[in-house]
Amino acid sequence: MRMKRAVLLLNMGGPNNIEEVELFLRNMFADKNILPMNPWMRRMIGNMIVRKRLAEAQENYRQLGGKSPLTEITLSLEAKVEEGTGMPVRPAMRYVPPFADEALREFQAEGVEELILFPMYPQYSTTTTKSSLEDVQERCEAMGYEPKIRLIEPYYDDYDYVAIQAEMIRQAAKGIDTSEYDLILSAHGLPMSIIKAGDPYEKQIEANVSALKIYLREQGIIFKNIRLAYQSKVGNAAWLEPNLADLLRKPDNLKVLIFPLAFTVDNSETLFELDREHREIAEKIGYEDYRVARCPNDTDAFARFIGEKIAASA
Ligand SMILES: C=CC1=C(C)c2cc3[nH]c(cc4nc(cc5[nH]c(cc1n2)c(C)c5CCC(=O)O)C(CCC(=O)O)=C4C)c(C)c3C=C
Ligand SMILES: [Fe+2]
Ligand SMILES: [Fe+2]
Repeated sequence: MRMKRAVLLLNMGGPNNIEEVELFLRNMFADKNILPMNPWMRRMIGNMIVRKRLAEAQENYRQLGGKSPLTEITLSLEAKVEEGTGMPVRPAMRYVPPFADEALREFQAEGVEELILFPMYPQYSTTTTKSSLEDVQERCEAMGYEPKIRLIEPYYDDYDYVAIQAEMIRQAAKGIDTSEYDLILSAHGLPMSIIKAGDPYEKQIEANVSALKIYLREQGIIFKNIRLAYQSKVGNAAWLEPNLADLLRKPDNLKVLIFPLAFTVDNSETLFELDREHREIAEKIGYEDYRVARCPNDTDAFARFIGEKIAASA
């Protein structure tokens, strides 16, 4: 008999209402992978950041209709992957519900013997994939549940995934002459201290950029320039550079298309930060066109890709 298997989609989650914004921030800044320091320092610095960010973050989510779009899109994608694979698929969010517990209790009761963890992050980081893996392991242990756990490898350089990224760029570029535009690949930033401690995220982002450049050229999709930038810096410490807002403020081309490189599903960082905040900067500076591409989201192509990765991992 085959082992009974099920899939968890790992992500950080997004507040499902305004009350959950505080929970999201509290859980994020209580995470030892996000603030790697002794627990006492983490509590102090975590509290400080939450106090500083809460009101502004709540206001941002209010402008998005009172919640992050992340859960809804994930559930729609989940249904498609379930249909494609015939396996149970559930979300496992790190900082807000639906937490991994809900799915794990269900899987335990159903006698699932192997968990396949699909990170909704194309590149590996200690702050994302590792944090989610440890969360699932700890919750299984606390429940006395001992399934075999298989983590899907990062897929930033997978030909089929790069093709999906290129397709999202192509859709955002409908009706324009791309050779007049700069393509800005915008990745979520990370503190330099985390990179220096050995996190492979920056290397994987750079490899993703190279793969995407080659693929776009192969497909005859030509941009004037293709640049990498990092968004969403928090606090005053050194983060990965160049910063997206700084890049936008020194334009050498007033036509840009932004593609969010490090997310698979749209969230407040894409729909609010990129599509509203940075758009405002661009409009003030006098950009002629400022476009933001969508993430792979619940497209059939991405659902199929996840299904193929799961099948290949068996
Ligand atoms: C030290 C701070 C942060 C690190 C490190 C970090 C890494 C990181 N984050 C994502 C993806 C997302 N982050 C999101 C929101 C968000 N992230 C931080 C801080 C750090 N992220 C904050 C404070 C917030 C909340 C919003 C805000 O206050 O501005 C989201 C959005 C979820 C949603 O609600 O829609 C995502 C997605 C990655 C991929 C990453 C490391 C590579
Ligand atoms: Fe499901
Ligand atoms: Fe973040």
